[in-house]
Order: sequence, then C-alpha cells, then structure tokens
Amino acid sequence: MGIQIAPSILSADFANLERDIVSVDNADWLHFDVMDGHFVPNLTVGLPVLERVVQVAPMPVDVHLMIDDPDHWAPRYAQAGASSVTFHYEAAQDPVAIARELRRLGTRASVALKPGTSADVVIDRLAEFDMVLVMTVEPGFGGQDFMPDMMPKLERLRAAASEVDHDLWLQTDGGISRETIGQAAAAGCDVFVAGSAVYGAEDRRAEIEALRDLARQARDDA
Ligand SMILES: O=C(CO)[C@@H](O)[C@H](O)COP(=O)(O)O
Ligand SMILES: [Co+2]
Repeated sequence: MGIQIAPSILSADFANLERDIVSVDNADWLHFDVMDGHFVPNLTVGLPVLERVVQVAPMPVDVHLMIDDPDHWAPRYAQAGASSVTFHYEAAQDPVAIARELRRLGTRASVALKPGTSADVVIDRLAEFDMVLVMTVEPGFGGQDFMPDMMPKLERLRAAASEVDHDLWLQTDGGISRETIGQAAAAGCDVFVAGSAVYGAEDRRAEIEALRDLARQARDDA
C-alpha cells in the first residue's frame, strides 16, 4: 500500500463536524481521537459520536483509542463501524487478544506506542497486527511539535515489518506537517495523521495533496 493521509478530527470544529469531515474528502482515512481523561489528560468523544461519523464520512474511519481498558472498549469501536482500531500498548492487558478480537470482527487491528515505549514490546509479535502507530508527540493534544528522535524506532519497525508475511502498515501521529512529513516517510511510515496542518490550512484538500506528494517524494528518494 502506498502513502496514506489521515486528517485528525481533533482539530476540526466539533459544532460543524459533518461539514469538516466532508471538507477533507480526498483523504484516505479519517482519524478519530478518543481520549478518556485518565490514560491522557484530555477528554474528547466516544461511541455515540463515532456511530454517526461513520454514517456521514466518505472515507473509512481510523479510531485512535487513548483510553484505559482497551481490552473492553476496542471491540466496541469495531462494532460501531470503525475500519481500523488502534489501542495503546501501555493501556492493554493482553494486546494480542485485543488484536485477534478486532480481526475476528473484520476490523484492522493496530497497536500504538507512546514515545517512551520501545519497539521491543511488539517486534516479535508483528504478525498479530495490521498497523503499528509510532507516536511522534506525547498523546493527549493536537498542535504539538514533532519528535524527530522517534525516527530510529520507525526505521527499526520498517525493517522488521519486511519479515512479516502480510502488508503491515506503520503510522505516525503528532506534529506532521509539510516541514516534517519527509522525515517520517524516509523512515518508512505509510499512514500519516495530520490534525492542525490540514484543518489549519486555507485549502484543506490542497494541503492533503501537498502532504501526499512530499511523502511520496521522500519515500522515492530514500
Ligand atoms: O492523537 C493525537 C494527539 O494525541 C493526534 O491525532 C493529534 O490530533 C494530531 O494533531 P497534530 O499534531 O497533527 O496537530
Ligand atoms: Co491520534
């Protein structure tokens, strides 16, 4: 699979959510950030909002769970219509069991690593996942600075992913912009979450195309 762009609705106008989802309809995914005020110090939206968002979104929805107890909650987001569900390794009791249940429900199973979590925790179990999210900020808020020191983690996962039989995607989330996307693409990222860069742009569709072009170029040059 090639380069994919996933605008984060965290930077959208929640009073005009449908309008802001349709305004990015050339994106590959819609990134839906769920925060519970416990796993991260911020609170966003949950299942009832997702149920409506999947009905109006022209693209598949990529749920990013920043919540405690994903063992209980992750399958519910799959049942509510998410095409991909990412849960945090740090919050999970049994990451492999969650991933197997997500796949059984027909949803892509993805695990996220906070900046302080080593790739070691998943590197021997990559066959169990469809995607690994390497956080490039501390989870909890949009508009933070990209952490370039996460690139060796991404490179290591890229190398390990080539040993797996299926097409394992790598995702980065946090601080992705025209200035930073090239580094993540060169390090092997496939799916780029961008909140403030896309929603803060005057022409959102053009921004998505610009990010996609820059990532493709950096990937080709790498
Ligand atoms: O998960 C998160 C933050 O924890 C994100 O998805 C942010 O919403 C990305 O926002 P930008 O860094 O692109 O502004
Ligand atoms: Co996110």
